[in-house]
Amino acid sequence: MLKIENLHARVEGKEILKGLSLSVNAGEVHAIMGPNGAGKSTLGNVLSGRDGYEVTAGSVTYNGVDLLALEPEARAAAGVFLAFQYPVEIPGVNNTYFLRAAFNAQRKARGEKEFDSMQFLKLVREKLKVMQISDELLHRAVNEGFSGGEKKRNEIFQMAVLEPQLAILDETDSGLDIDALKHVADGVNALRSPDRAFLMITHYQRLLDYVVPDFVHVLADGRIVESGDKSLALKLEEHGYAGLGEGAAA
Ligand SMILES: Nc1ncnc2c1ncn2[C@@H]1O[C@H](COP(=O)(O)OP(=O)(O)OP(=O)(O)O)[C@@H](O)[C@H]1O
Repeated sequence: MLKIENLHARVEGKEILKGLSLSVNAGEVHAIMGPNGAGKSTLGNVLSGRDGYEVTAGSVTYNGVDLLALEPEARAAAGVFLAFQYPVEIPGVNNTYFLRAAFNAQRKARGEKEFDSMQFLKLVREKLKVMQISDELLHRAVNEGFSGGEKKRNEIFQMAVLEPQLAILDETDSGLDIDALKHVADGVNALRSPDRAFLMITHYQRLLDYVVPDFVHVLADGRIVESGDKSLALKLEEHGYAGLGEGAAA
């Protein structure tokens, strides 16, 4: 589904990604771990097409298409979703209207019929049950005054409604209490399917107890320097990042 080859990217003139390669198949969950400032969020931002990130070399193929050639909206319509590390507040914009606008924009781009408000409300009610989110949050402005944990849950709720093919979760677990972490993990697990893949950026192995990844990668200094299974995350927890990736291929 996703093939990243020798990706180099700059932010504000500084090279952050330095030859990153990664392959993700449909149905897989990949955890991306790594030290602060290594480039994990930069990877998510480059894949979703965020402004200010300049790709200087390498390629990203998504379902056989050059992902980097697509506008951010086209990437979203093609099923790429990024849950932000720091979800933004949009004062004055109702959460449900916002979500419906995003949902319908994607349907329209795919040539599908838009949902009217009744159809959308029905969908939202179904998703609310699965995600265990209070419907009170839906009536408020997007993320405005939400607690840190509520913002993260709202990101997962957006994901549940939009049903992306490639979901990139940037530290969605940070700042969550234990119960919220379980709800978020349940939400992710409910969405796991043979035709959907996840890239989960996280610092904490505890998330991986609940959402068991197929692969764990260490991103350090702009490259994947080590890959393994869940046991790699346990090893990292014990030993930290020191000594990892020595001799890793570019
Ligand atoms: N918009 C920006 N302007 C300037 N520098 C940036 C910008 N975005 C990222 N950087 C820099 O790029 C580097 C990588 O940042 P990035 O957020 O990708 O790291 P990370 O691996 O996600 O770190 P963390 O674990 O701390 O979230 C950092 O040195 C950061 O300061």
